[in-house]
Amino acid sequence: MNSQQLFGQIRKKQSYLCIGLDTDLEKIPAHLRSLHDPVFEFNKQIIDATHKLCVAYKPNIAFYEALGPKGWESLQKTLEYIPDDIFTIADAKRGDIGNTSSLYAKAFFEQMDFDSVTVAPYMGEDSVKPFLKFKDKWVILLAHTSNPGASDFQLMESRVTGRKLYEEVILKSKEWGSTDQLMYVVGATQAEKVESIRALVPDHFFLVPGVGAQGGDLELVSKYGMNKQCGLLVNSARAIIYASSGTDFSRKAEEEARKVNDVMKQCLDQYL
Ligand SMILES: O=c1ccn([C@@H]2O[C@H](COP(=O)(O)O)[C@@H](O)[C@H]2O)c(=O)[nH]1
Repeated sequence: MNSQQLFGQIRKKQSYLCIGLDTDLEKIPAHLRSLHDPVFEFNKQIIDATHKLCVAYKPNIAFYEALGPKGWESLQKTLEYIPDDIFTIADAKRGDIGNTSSLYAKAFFEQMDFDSVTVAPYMGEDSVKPFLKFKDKWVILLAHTSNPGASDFQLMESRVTGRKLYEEVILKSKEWGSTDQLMYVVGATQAEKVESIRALVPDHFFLVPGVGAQGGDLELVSKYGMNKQCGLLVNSARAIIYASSGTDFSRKAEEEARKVNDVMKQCLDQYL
């Protein structure tokens, strides 16, 4: 899916919601736990209830890896179950020396057929470029993350340029691939920074985690971050998928997704 097609989905659904499938066996409703594949069963019901309200799903790979081979199987089944017109993100935060990155890319783009994978920029160009060799696939590079530790390194200022590390990451990496291959992770928890980040990369999509459970401000992020193609995929996981731990979990997830969507509709009217 290219950026034009992604924008087409956003316009059609009036939504730029990405639902995080951070499926934790300890948090899913008790009545699912005795099933053969409780993780897939949970995801399936969440997808059935929410797919009309979102344009992307983002399984965080850690939740599946932690379960061993069974987890990978649940992940694969989940990926196959997601409707074709929905963008998929493997939130794996990979990146290594070139030949290793090539195999990470193969794992997520060939073994599994994800549209995109999150990549850490720390090891530089040769660690990112192998992911960009895959046609119609995206790299989502960590830029300014939503967690408190983001300030440990990402906000460090270069004595030479006066720019922060995350700004250097964006300015250098934007030369590595097109706006149909490269997105940036920009956390919602410091919404005021989104405006200056948008100025650095006016045409790229941002994956924005941090609304919902982490308290980021959807309205502000939309105001500062939206571009002419919307340019935003705003992720929420726990606040949606764990809206209830009872038998009504999928209905409650749908309700939460709809609430986020109502705000998104207003923002699209106002800022697009
Ligand atoms: O800066 C980042 C990068 C990734 N994440 C991931 O997004 C989700 C957020 O989940 P919530 O439950 O909506 O808080 C999770 O998978 C993180 O690993 C992030 O939060 N911040």
